[in-house]
Amino acid sequence: MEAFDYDDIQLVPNKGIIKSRKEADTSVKFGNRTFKIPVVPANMESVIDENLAVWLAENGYYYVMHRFEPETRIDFIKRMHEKGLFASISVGIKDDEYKFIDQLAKENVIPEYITIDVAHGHSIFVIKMIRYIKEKLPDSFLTAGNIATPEAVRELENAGADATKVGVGPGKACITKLKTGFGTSGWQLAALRMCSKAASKPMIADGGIRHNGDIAKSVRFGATMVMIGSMLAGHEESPGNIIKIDGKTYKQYWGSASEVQKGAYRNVEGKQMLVPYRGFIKDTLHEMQEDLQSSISYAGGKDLNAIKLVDYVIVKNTIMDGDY
Ligand SMILES: NC(=O)C1=CN([C@@H]2O[C@H](COP(=O)(O)OP(=O)(O)OC[C@H]3O[C@@H](n4cnc5c(N)ncnc54)[C@H](OP(=O)(O)O)[C@@H]3O)[C@@H](O)[C@H]2O)C=CC1
Ligand SMILES: Nc1nc2c(ncn2[C@@H]2O[C@H](COP(=O)(O)O)[C@@H](O)[C@H]2O)c(=O)[nH]1
Repeated sequence: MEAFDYDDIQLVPNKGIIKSRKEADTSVKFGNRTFKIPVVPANMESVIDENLAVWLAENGYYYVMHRFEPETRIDFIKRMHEKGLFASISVGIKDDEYKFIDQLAKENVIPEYITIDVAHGHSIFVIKMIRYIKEKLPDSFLTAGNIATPEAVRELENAGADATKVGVGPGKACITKLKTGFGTSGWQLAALRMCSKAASKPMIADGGIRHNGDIAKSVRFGATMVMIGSMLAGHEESPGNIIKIDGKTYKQYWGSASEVQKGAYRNVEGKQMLVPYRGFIKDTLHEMQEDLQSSISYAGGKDLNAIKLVDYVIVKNTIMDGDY
């Protein structure tokens, strides 16, 4: 198996067939809905809150709310539905989560999307939760993760997951690779490629995106959606505090398995850091869409499907600044 990551490959252009990049269609179907771009902000407390979730849903973007205020989730779903918006929540696998699923089913409060969000998604307890959710809430589109291998893709899909989320340890705020020795850090793109051979349902590439072009690379290697944390954490709307140092403005970004998130130093696999302040998220998402339109044009097509077919070359380390 050849190990390579985002910085190690370049996509090869094809003959263009569109007159303007504006003609390129970046939309993507995920579940029953179609979204503007194949990008979703990470379901982390430092990346998304309810205000941002509302804005994203209102403006044609996919979102996944984090699970770190578990008691607010049922009202969150109801509030989204009262506004005529889709509800997309995260769950874990601990015992209380089964009661939560029971409560949703009993009260007939059905989120359109559920994501099982745990560090080690290839687990018998995740499989058990997938089966439980699909039994109790069959109409919710269920994503399960995070995983790193084709075997995991097959097992979670066979258990009933409608999509899988690939990426163990490539995140910017992640220290899993250092603390445990495991993960896809440094070869996330190759892991995605490997997983895509086994996948018969959509995959979300999660973690390690450092440039807009990495979105197109993720699509090339099999991702239907791309989950992004650090690059979407520095906005006006992002939940982290603004910090000013030497005239420069930053926002706080912390891992979901960090001491900050957990409130205790136990099984810590994440850190807190500062990311540059980037203004309004609408501008960043718009730029991502424009760059993806260019990618489609270079791929010689009119939509994201064209990117999936392009050749690539491995050009080890010619693109700088991986964070490993
Ligand atoms: N994508 C990634 O690479 C990573 C993401 N994260 C994020 O951090 C958050 C916290 O997740 P998580 O650590 O799963 O914690 P959770 O609080 O969700 O715990 C998951 C459950 O699985 C058990 N467990 C067994 N083995 C493991 C293992 N190797 N790693 C984690 N849990 C295990 C835990 O028990 P016990 O605690 O007793 O062991 C716990 O009951 C999530 O949002 C997750 O997505 C965290 C690390 C890596
Ligand atoms: N190992 C850890 N991974 C984490 C933690 N918190 C979140 N994450 C994962 O990172 C991505 C975002 O990655 P980025 O490169 O875009 O910043 C996120 O979606 C999670 O899967 C953590 O504490 N430890």
